[in-house]
Amino acid sequence: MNGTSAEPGTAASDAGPPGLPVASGSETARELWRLSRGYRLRLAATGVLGIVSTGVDLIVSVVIGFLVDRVQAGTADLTTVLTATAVMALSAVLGAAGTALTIVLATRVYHSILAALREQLVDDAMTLPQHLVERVGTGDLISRSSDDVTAVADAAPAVIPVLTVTAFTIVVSLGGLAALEWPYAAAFAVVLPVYVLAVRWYLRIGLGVYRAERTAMSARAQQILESQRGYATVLGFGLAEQRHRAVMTNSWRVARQTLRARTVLSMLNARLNLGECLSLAAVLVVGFVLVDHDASTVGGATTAMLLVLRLLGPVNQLLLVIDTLQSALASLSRMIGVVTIPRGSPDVPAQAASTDVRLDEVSFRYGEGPRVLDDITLGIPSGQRVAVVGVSGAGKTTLAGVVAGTHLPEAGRVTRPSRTAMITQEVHVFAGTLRDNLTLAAPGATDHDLRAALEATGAASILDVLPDRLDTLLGVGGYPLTDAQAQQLALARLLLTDAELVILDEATAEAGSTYAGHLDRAADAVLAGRTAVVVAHRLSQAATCDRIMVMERGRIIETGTHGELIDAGGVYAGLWTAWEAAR
Ligand SMILES: Nc1ncnc2c1ncn2[C@@H]1O[C@H](COP(=O)(O)OP(=O)(O)OP(=O)(O)O)[C@@H](O)[C@H]1O
Repeated sequence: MNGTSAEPGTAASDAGPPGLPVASGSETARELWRLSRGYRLRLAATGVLGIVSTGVDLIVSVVIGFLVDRVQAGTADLTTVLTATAVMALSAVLGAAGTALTIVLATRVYHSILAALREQLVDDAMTLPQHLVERVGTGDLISRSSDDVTAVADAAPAVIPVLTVTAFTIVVSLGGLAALEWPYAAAFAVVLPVYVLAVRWYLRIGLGVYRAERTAMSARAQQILESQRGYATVLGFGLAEQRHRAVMTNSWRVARQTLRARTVLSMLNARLNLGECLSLAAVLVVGFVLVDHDASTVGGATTAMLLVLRLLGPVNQLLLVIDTLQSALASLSRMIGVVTIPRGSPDVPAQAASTDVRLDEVSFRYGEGPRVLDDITLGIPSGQRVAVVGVSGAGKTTLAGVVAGTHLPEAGRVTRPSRTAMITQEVHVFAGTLRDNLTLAAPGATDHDLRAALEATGAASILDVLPDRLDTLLGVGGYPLTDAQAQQLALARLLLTDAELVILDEATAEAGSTYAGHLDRAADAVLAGRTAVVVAHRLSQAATCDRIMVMERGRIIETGTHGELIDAGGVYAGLWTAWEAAR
C-alpha cells in the first residue's frame, strides 16, 4: 500500500481526467430519502418486526442462564428442563422466521428504491448537457449505469441481512445487558471505542480507496470504448500499440487500486479481532467480580456472556460487510452524482412551444472554450426549408444542435416546435430487427407504412438484400448495413415520425455520386411539408432550399435565396463558384 490515501471527492485525480460529479454524503442521503417516498410505511413496519424478532431470538440466552442457576441450586427437574427447551425452541423458530421475513421485506424495499434510482439515472443520462458528456466521454456514464448499478445490486445479498440483523441485535442486546446488570453493559461499552475507532479509520480511508478504484475502472472502460469505436482510425494510423499501452496503464491503475482496497480490508480485520478479544475479556472479568461479590448469579453471568457472544457475531459481520457497503456507497454516490447534475443554465429561459423556429441573441461555447456561436438571431417561419452553409468549422453543426435542443446555449433564447427530430452525421443502428429500428419513433406504424417509408426514401432495396426482410436483426451482432443504408434507414425512420421540425446534418456524400443522389431524394421526401434546417454539405442541397444562411466564425454573415445570394456576389457566390468548378 502506498501512503497516499485518496480522500472522498479527490479520487478522480488519482485515475486520469475528472469525470462526472460524485454526490456528497448529504446529497446521497437526501436523494435516498426522496426516493424512499412511498416505501416509508413499509420501512417502519420492517423496523418493528425486526426489533420484535430479535427480542424473541434473545430469549434463548436468558433461558440458558435461568437453567444454569436452577442446576446450580439443584432445583432443575425434568419438567423445568423440558419447558425451558420448548421455550428456547419456540423462540428460536419464531425469532428466525421473524428475522427472515424482516430481511425479505428490507430486500424488497432496497430493490424497489434501487430500481427507482436506476430508472431516474437512465432518464437523466439522456438529458445530460451535451458538452458535459463530450468533455468527460461516455465511458464514465456507461460505467455508472452498468458497473456501479451492478455493485449496488450485488451488495444486497451480503449487506441487507447483516445490516438488518446487526442493527436490531445491537439495540436489543445492549438493552438486555443493561437490564441484567448495568456493569455488563458498561464493560461492553468500554470496549466499544475500539470498534468505533476501527470503523472511523476504515471510513476515512476506505471510501476514498473504493472511489479511486471505481474511477480507475471508468477510465479503463473509456479507453477500451474509444479504441473499439475508433477501430478503423486506430488501424489506419498504426495506433494499436499506443492504444494497447494506454489500456494496459489503466488496467494497472485498476489493479493497484484494488490491491489498496484489499490491504485496507486486512488491516480492518486485525482491528476487529482485537475488539473481539477485549470485549469478551472485559465481560468475563466483570462477571467474575460480580459473582464473587454475590451481585450476580452464575446464570446471570452466563446470559451476559451469551449476549456479548451474540453481539460479536453481527458486529464483526457488520464491519466485514462495511467493505461491500463502502463499495456500494461509493457506487451509489457516483450514480446519484449523475442525477444531481443541474439541467440547463438558469439564465437560459425555457423555450416556448411554437410552430416557428426563433433564435434570439444566442451564444454557445463548448465547456470553457471560445465562443462557437456568437449572438445569433434568426427566424424560420413554419414550413420553410433553410440551408446552413459555410466553411468547415464555421459553426453549422453546432447551430443545428442548438436549434434541435441537444446543445444548451450559454445565452439567448431558443424557440422551436415541440415535435423536433434530427439526423446527425453519426447514424446509429440499434440492436433489433429492421422493424424495431423503424418503429422506434412511430410505434403504431404498420408493415405497410414501414415499406412505404422505405420506398419513399429510396431504401426499399435494403429489404431485398435482408434475409428476413423486416424481421432481420440489425445492429451489434446483426446484419451489417453500409453507411449509406444506415443513413437511408434513419431518413425512413424520420419520415414515419410526426416531427414538425426536421434538422438534417447528414454525413458528407461526394457530390454527383449515386449515394449523394439517393440521399438528396430521400431528404426531399422527409422534408416535404415540414419546417427544416439543413446543414448543406453539398451546395446542390442548399440551392433547392427556400432560404440559405451563410455562416462564418459563429455568425450568420449572409442570408437570402440561392438567386439573391449569387446576384449579391458575396461569400456564398464564391463558395458556389468553387463548388461548381470542383464538380
Ligand atoms: N465537441 C466539441 N468540443 C469542442 N469544440 C468543438 C466541438 N465540436 C465542435 N467544436 C468546435 O466548434 C467550432 C464549430 O464546429 P462545428 O462542427 O459546429 O462547425 P461546422 O461548420 O459544422 O464544421 P464541419 O462542416 O467541419 O462539420 C469548431 O472550431 C470546432 O473545432
